[in-house]
Amino acid sequence: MTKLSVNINKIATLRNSRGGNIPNVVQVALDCQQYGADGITVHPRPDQRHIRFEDVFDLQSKVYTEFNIEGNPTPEFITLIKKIRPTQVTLVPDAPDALTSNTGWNTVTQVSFLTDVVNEFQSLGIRTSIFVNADEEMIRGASQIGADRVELYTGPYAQDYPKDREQAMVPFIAAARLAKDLGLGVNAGHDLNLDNLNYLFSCIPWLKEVSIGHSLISDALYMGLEKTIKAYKNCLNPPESTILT
Ligand SMILES: CC(=O)[C@@H](O)[C@H](O)COP(=O)(O)O
Ligand SMILES: NCC(=O)COP(=O)(O)O
Repeated sequence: MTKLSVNINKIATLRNSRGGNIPNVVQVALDCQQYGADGITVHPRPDQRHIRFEDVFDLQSKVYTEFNIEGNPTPEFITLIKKIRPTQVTLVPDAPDALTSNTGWNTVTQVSFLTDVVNEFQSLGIRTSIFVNADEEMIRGASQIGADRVELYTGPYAQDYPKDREQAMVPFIAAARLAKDLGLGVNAGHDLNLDNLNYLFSCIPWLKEVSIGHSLISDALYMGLEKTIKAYKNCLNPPESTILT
């Protein structure tokens, strides 16, 4: 089963635009879980313009599904993770001023730094995933580092999907196959939506988890959160005919 982790950064962004506590990110996390989300993802950035560090503490006792915290392992981020001890940490190499995530790690040049961070989190029992481009060399690097999983950065897939989805998928299948062969779990995320999600899943059914925020929260404006979460989960269901009984 491929899990759907809902990224609630956009809820915090909306709240932050006004001050106050509307919408309430903790309540939204509870609702997402009640409506069938398999996990909650947050990505606290150094300037805390989306989700804030204090939100992460507020969420700690309310996330009873999988809690995935994404971010660049700065000293502040590492301290946060050690206090929260989420189910999973996803290391993302964002520059502090990046509008949003726009590339994965170079797992070859950063091997020593990433190995230390992964070892530190794993010693606390935290599953550790590395955000990478769909590039076989980067997958091999993640394996050498000893990560539990990789998260494939799907921005390029989402961008090229409308032009030629088969072509867009080629490097992702190769990267996901190699990761699987090397014993790495495979997650995916960034710019996934109701158009491109099912094709990704059908080509890589061994995906362990997708984390989705921007499009899912935008769709919820029209469809409501409950129907939207169900619609995204439907994209992750194998067709009836392939289910073995
Ligand atoms: C790693 C990744 O792709 C997501 O975390 C995405 O960048 C969402 O983060 P923002 O909502 O802060 O843009
Ligand atoms: N890891 C990707 C994520 O959490 C959400 O990315 P997006 O759907 O907001 O682009």
